[in-house]
Amino acid sequence: MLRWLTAGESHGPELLALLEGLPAGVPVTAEAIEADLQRRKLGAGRGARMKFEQDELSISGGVRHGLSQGGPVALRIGNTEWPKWQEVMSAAPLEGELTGARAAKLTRPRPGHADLVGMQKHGFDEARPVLERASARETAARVALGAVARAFLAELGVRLVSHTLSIGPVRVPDGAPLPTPDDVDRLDADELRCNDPATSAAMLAEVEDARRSGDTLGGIVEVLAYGLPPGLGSYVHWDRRLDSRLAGALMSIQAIKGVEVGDGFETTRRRGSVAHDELLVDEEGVRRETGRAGGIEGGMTTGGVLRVRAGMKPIATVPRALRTVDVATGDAAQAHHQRSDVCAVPASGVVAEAMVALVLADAMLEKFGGDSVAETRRNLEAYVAAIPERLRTLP
Ligand SMILES: Cc1cc2nc3c(=O)[nH]c(=O)nc-3n(C[C@H](O)[C@H](O)[C@H](O)COP(=O)(O)O)c2cc1C
Ligand SMILES: C=C(O[C@@H]1CC(C(=O)O)=C[C@@H](OP(=O)(O)O)[C@H]1O)C(=O)O
Repeated sequence: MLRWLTAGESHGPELLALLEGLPAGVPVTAEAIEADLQRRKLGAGRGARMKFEQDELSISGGVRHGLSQGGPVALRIGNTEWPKWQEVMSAAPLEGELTGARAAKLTRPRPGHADLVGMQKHGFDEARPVLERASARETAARVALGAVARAFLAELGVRLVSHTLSIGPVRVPDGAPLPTPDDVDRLDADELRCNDPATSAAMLAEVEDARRSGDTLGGIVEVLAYGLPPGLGSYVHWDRRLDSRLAGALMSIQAIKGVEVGDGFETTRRRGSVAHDELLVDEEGVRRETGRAGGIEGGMTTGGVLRVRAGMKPIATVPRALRTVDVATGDAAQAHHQRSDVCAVPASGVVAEAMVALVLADAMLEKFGGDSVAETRRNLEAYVAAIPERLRTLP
């Protein structure tokens, strides 16, 4: 079983991430994790911080000479912002009053962010402590963990890719080709991480238009995983179904409001005769010509390409500030505005990839176990070899 946990605030000294349960022998390098952290900062619509945030990574435990050792992997990501926030975010008890530009209390909560409910829940009189932890800055820690999970999956022949399906109303046309893991560099070079150049240009225009008019945008990302064996997850219990675990992991990403598996809600508009993936058999095994179910049937991987989507709402910090209440006075007010993204959908694709990688790595360990990656691989290969040839899933 794989467990993970993150800690740290957006403007504190650092983010921390722990991954427990990883077998020994997985290649883990700072370079590979840093590469994924860089990918998360990309994309049209990101705010000013992404231009200078360094995401200073160090590996504090669980790795020796580039390989996991079987103990918890501990990662640290320094916040470049910290020197400016040392007083406001100090862990030491406060002596006297805060001073300076960042001392003002944030008493005008932003609708759509965690500000107001976080204050009500924890008994705070302002939003600072809430937004510090609710902030999607935390997703840097998740992406670092996801990079480690991805390295484990790569050892088992599984590769992932994500791309942007829509930004606001601009959407990749139905039936457009799906990206493969060989497309990752090309996708990362595109400002929208979109697989279709014409749609990408229209998405960019939409982001620029939203920025000019003091507004924000959401959209949909899709994650695909290639090389999975059939049978990860379970049809037996609700909490072991892989679709439910993937949905929970994707919904846990800040601002994600909907998840689809495969063609998702579109499937509900089809008749059964054209909604499922027919099984075609020949002397080599079983083939599905379509991938409408997204590679999951009965809560288990089918052995085909896994495909899941996450829908992100527009950024809550709207420059054209929304109506709110000033909690200090009880009067109507306009929400506070701070530096913010206009659109973070391309970055969310990278975060979604990380969450899918973590869930798949966990499901692999659940099924195949192993205290070394060699042992996990042996168990996986023996399982695949034991499936009768006429029942083998073909790509
Ligand atoms: C990569 C990423 C970047 C984000 N950037 C911002 C941002 O700059 N400003 C903002 O208000 N919300 C941003 N969000 C969304 C908020 O973090 C999120 O809306 C908030 O934590 C409340 O959670 P909820 O939307 O799930 O209710 C971002 C989310 C992600 C995934
Ligand atoms: C810092 C990150 O995203 C942040 C997510 C975020 C939010 O409210 O979620 C608000 C902004 O924070 P700041 O005011 O510090 O710029 C974003 O930049 C990051 O992704 O690394």
